[in-house]
Amino acid sequence: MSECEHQLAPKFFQAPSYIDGAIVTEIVQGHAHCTPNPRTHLQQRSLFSRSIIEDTNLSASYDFVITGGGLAGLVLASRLSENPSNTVLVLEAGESGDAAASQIDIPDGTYFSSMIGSSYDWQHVTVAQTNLSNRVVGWPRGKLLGGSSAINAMYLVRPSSLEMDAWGALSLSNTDDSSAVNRWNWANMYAAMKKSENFTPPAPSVQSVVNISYDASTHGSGGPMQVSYPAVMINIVANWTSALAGAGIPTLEAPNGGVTMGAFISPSSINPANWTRSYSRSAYIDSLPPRGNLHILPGATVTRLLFSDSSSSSSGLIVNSVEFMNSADNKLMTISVRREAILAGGSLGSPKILLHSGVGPKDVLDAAGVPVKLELPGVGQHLQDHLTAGVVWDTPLETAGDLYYSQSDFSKTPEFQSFINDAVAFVNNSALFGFTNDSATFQAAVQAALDDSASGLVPTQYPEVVQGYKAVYNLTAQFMDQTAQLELLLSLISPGTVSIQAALQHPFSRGRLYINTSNPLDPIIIDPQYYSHFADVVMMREGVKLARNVGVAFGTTLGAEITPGPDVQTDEQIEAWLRGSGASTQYHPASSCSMLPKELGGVVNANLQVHGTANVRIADSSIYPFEFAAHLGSVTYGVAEQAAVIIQSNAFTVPSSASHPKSSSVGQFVPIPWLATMPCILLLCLAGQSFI
Ligand SMILES: Cc1cc2nc3c(=O)[nH]c(=O)nc-3n(C[C@H](O)[C@H](O)[C@H](O)COP(=O)(O)OP(=O)(O)OC[C@H]3O[C@@H](n4cnc5c(N)ncnc54)[C@H](O)[C@@H]3O)c2cc1C
Repeated sequence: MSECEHQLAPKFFQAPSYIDGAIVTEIVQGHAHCTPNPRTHLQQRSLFSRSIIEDTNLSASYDFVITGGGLAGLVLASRLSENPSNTVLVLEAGESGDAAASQIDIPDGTYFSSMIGSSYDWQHVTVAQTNLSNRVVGWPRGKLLGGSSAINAMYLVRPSSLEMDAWGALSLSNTDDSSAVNRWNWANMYAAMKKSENFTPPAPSVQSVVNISYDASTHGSGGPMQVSYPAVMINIVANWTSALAGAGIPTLEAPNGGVTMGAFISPSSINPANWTRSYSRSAYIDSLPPRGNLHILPGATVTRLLFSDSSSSSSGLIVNSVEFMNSADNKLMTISVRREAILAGGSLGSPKILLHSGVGPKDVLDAAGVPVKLELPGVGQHLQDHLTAGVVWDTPLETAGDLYYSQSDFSKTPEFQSFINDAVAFVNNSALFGFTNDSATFQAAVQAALDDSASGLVPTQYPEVVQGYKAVYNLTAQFMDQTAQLELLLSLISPGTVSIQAALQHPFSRGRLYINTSNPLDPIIIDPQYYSHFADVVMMREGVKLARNVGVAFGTTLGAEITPGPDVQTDEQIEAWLRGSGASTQYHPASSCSMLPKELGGVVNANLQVHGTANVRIADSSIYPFEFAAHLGSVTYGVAEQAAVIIQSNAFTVPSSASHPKSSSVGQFVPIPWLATMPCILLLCLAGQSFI
């Protein structure tokens, strides 16, 4: 029996309070009488799936049609359908995920047999990145109910209050909606993020290994998503905060309460009742009693929003229907929208749908052959991502990877498999440069480069997008010491090795997403322009040095450095390694439909409405005007919670003069110009091929 086997947390916890309804009570009682076996739980869970429908159950029209049943989409679906007078449809391109449930529901599916690269991953790739030695970088995104929350690494880390307040100030400039003032700030987002949560503190057995600092008052209770810590803790984690202290980084005693800088053990989106992943589907949908006013259709790829011909109301263009490709029979269908079309396709999916619907930069639409419905230069622009690189050492101690691959009985238990990497530290510019004057010199150089960067690095011909870049640049270049610039993450999932990742948090490089054909089933083109701004590679270079210093502070816990290795020492060598193989995505693309005024290349206003439209909103991770120093899951739960309140309070109603003329023709093939020009694509579709 390994040491970890003695560290198991208690098997049963209180049932989550969000769970209600007779069927759910039965399940909870089931758990209380048996060993928490996730597979049993999965079999039982099929009882919950009542809102997940097939196309034959579709209605002709819905009040709200949500594109994307991912993290944000399912939160919205759950909240909007709380009101029985709302009818809600979710169209999700991926499958329900039930066939993969044995992978999804246990963290094993994330850490030791990842779904990245499977059919539950969109498997996007970037274009070759000039400043990464022409490398193509994979951008996984969840393609199933739950979206990326079903495949992510489960860290729950919030942005700082300063970033949240700065977002509000930036997004609300020029707003004419007084009700939106103060909506996007720390106070409201803190409340919204807490609303999504039900927090359970770490078990005493875990605390005895690692003294985890937390303040329960910074978390919610009674919300749908379970937030906790794994059942077991690996001994190496116990060295984390002391090693960081040795490198000059203090411990953060109350993480997630508005201050992010410091070292801490992050909570995870984990359900301590059975040690399974808590994600948007399990939290917000499976826990519901049956709701007749909620329909969720998997295998439905939204291709376009269709606007009414006579739709130019005083508020803007009106969407009267949503077109989608139904994977069950590869048939194009339309659904009528009675009130609003809500995009929650994520930072890649939402801009793609707008572009194919004719909403976006005119040059992109013209080049792709998509008729322009609404010129909106910011769609797909302002693209940012967190880049990360890992220093790897040998270790004589037992890692989670060693335990997993031992295939011992213990390694197969839900308790062991709940182990999640969770040791992190967020550091500012001063810490990056070892608290020397070099940090001030670097910041001054970044600030001085604003105009050159704006004129040379923003991939657009539209001045408003450049103005938006300048506004964000100006802001983030000012708070380099007040907010974190880099995240360090300890990883223990490989056998025999320990890695410390260094992840860039506020990139100055800007990329874009665009389309190059009129076929909505073709992939989106992703060009993040990694490292096009000098500051990004410098910050990561210094981050690698800091990770090495932390490694030294670990003492004999770590052996020889394997990656990048002892031969990589000078600044030039570290930068060459980052460009050549070291740097890769941290999976946090954002800002492709930024909440900014139109004059700054914005796509949505502070009510989440797409500028120039009457009834299209976006509620997902695409709306942040800049990257936060945080993983994006927690904040996206907050956005979706706020979105539900906003939409409930002022939803548009499509007037009968603009409503979809074929609302009774649900399921009929719709002849669409882009499809007619693509006969070979249609043939391939009929042959059951996937294009995305
Ligand atoms: C591998 C990985 C690890 C991550 N680790 C963490 C972590 O540890 N902690 C954290 O906080 N965050 C993490 N993230 C990020 C986090 O999961 C995302 O930021 C978050 O899920 C974004 O939510 P979203 O609703 O914007 O998009 P998603 O959750 O991705 O949902 C978008 C949904 O829309 C669907 N969709 C897209 N296009 C269409 C279309 N045309 N028609 C119909 N449906 C469509 C997709 O299939 C998907 O289900 C990670 C992400 C990944 C990929």
